[in-house]
Amino acid sequence: MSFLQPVGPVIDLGVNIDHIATVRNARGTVYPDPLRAALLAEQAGADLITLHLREDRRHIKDADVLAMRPQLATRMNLEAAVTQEMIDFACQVRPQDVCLVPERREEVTTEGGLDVIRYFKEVETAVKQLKGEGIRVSLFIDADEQQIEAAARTGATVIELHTGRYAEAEASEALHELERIKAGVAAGVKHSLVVNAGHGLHYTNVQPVAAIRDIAELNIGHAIVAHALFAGWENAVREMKAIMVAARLGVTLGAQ
Ligand SMILES: CC(=O)[C@@H](O)[C@H](O)COP(=O)(O)O
Ligand SMILES: NCC(=O)COP(=O)(O)O
Repeated sequence: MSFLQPVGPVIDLGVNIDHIATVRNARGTVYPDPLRAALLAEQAGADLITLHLREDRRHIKDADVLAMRPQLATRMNLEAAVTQEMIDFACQVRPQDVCLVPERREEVTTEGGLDVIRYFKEVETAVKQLKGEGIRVSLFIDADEQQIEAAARTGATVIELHTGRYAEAEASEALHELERIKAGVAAGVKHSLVVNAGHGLHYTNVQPVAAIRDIAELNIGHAIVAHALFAGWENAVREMKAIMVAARLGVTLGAQ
């Protein structure tokens, strides 16, 4: 057997570049350029680029998505709300992946998972339209067995578990939230779904999540952009990927 055999399932890093656009939009300049950030992130080890086209366009703009789609060497994961405007735009762009997320105009950031049970027909219709364009569809949901079961029934093949409650938990609660995520991963696998995770992960709290072997991909943005201010963009991406791979191998690396 070759010593180069992988020691277990790989874990992909999706770098979310929303907040590169936040910095750009702060002054209405053309820099920092989200496209340049995306291409450099790919060279530094990102396995995909994630970007959230919000209805209020507070950071990523339609032009960012259109410019980036043909330039990425890896793959685009476009996050969008379940609205006809966003679904039609996604079908026009045809990214490899679309992740359907909940959205409230007044939210500071995504507050919870998509309520697939409550909005089943709308989600199912959106999934069908996107899959009709050859797009792989992911649903951004809480680690809740009933939501996961409903997600599988919509025809989506991927779920992304919202890790916000884990990321924001007090130390005494973090372990409980991590167990919820583990149970959610197991439920996703039971329903033959690809299971990803994301939101609020950083260089320390990512490690126990990356160690969960059936997680295929982590989408991380804010913490990488924040760390890049001190360590440099490519280093910040490289370090996150290294920490995730090491965690998958059972090795814990230094704190942020
Ligand atoms: C769905 C999710 O958790 C993030 O990808 C989302 O993009 C967060 O929204 P902001 O990037 O606007 O904070
Ligand atoms: N879906 C989660 C994501 O793309 C990035 O979320 P965050 O790391 O910016 O909180």
